[in-house]
Amino acid sequence: MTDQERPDDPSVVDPSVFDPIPQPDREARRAAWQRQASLTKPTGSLGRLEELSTWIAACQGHCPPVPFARPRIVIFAGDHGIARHGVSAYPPEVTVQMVRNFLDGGAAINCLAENAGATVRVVDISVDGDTPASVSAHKVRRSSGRIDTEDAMSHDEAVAAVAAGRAIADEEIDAGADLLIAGDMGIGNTTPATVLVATLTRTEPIAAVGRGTGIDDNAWMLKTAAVRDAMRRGKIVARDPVRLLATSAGADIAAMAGFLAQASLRRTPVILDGVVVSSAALVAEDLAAGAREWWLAGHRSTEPAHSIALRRLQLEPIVDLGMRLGEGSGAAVALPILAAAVATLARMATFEEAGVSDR
Ligand SMILES: Cc1cc2ncn([C@H]3O[C@H](COP(=O)(O)O)[C@@H](O)[C@H]3O)c2cc1C
Ligand SMILES: O=C(O)c1cccnc1
Repeated sequence: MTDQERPDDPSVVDPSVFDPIPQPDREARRAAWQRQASLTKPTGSLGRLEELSTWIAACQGHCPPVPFARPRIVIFAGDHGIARHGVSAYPPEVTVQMVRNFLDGGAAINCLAENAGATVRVVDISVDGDTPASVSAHKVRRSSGRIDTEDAMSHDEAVAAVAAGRAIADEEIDAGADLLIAGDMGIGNTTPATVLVATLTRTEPIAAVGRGTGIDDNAWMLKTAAVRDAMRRGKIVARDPVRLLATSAGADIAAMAGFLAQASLRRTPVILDGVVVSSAALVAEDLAAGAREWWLAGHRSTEPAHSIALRRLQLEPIVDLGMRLGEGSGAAVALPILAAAVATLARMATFEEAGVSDR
């Protein structure tokens, strides 16, 4: 919706406009650092776990923090027109087939979620095929346009996709989710993700384009040309996050952006995954300034655009395992580490309680 088209009626709310994002609780963070210093260990000896634990205390608004009761992973599935043009090592049919695999519990994310004590939900936002009604309630369209020559979707569809992501975050938080992870599934989706990151950080395509599912040199050249052409279309609208989503993203990535910003609005911490989720995060920060304070980088994927996005978001990944999968897998691997950080701050004895001599 442009300003001219927007009805004057103030009761008509634009779902792509966010109220100011609250910040994590500074008092709880201060109390958490103080408590960390009183626990039975040399000061600073838990390294980064100490900082992670204080961040969770700040997000929860109290110290000590409570262990996660319902960590939830939501996989946003969608196809991309560009996938039919040589940019991926796998055929587009894999997207809908993997949705079935998620539902059957056979994907990497199912195993990693179980290992981390999290549950998985898959949502079909823009899969180019039919999926069960249980996952298609928020479907915006079938596939998204090939972004090197046409828009990914209309402006109205981009607004609807952001609204869908917000509604999904609300559903999960209302059902008790106290930590959220967004995951992606969609053959070709590292191409729009790279376009978004390179456009918003003014990076040359050759410095941003990666191997995705494992493409060869020839496919890398096709992908880089597609990213270059898509960036020519996207840079014109880069200052307007919803127009950028409509031009250069895809309905799945737009929904992820809405989901991430809404989690922040609802004071719910998020672990970001790889390049696709992080590209949505860059746009979400433009939609809702300050949203990034509620996000943690779970891992560093091998995609160059992922490191570029994390630098822009000023987020330091928890693990770096050479992963390049998506699905929320890198975030799911980081979750037990975050839970470990919470456990120490929540359960360790203080020097006083344990009768141990402080220095
Ligand atoms: C079997 C399979 C499972 C996946 N799970 C995540 N992806 C990941 O790889 C794809 C992105 O890479 P590209 O842009 O090179 O196509 C997306 O589907 C992403 O979710 C998968 C890819 C495949 C083949
Ligand atoms: O970084 C990611 O999320 C990623 C990398 C390759 C393929 N799919 C996703």
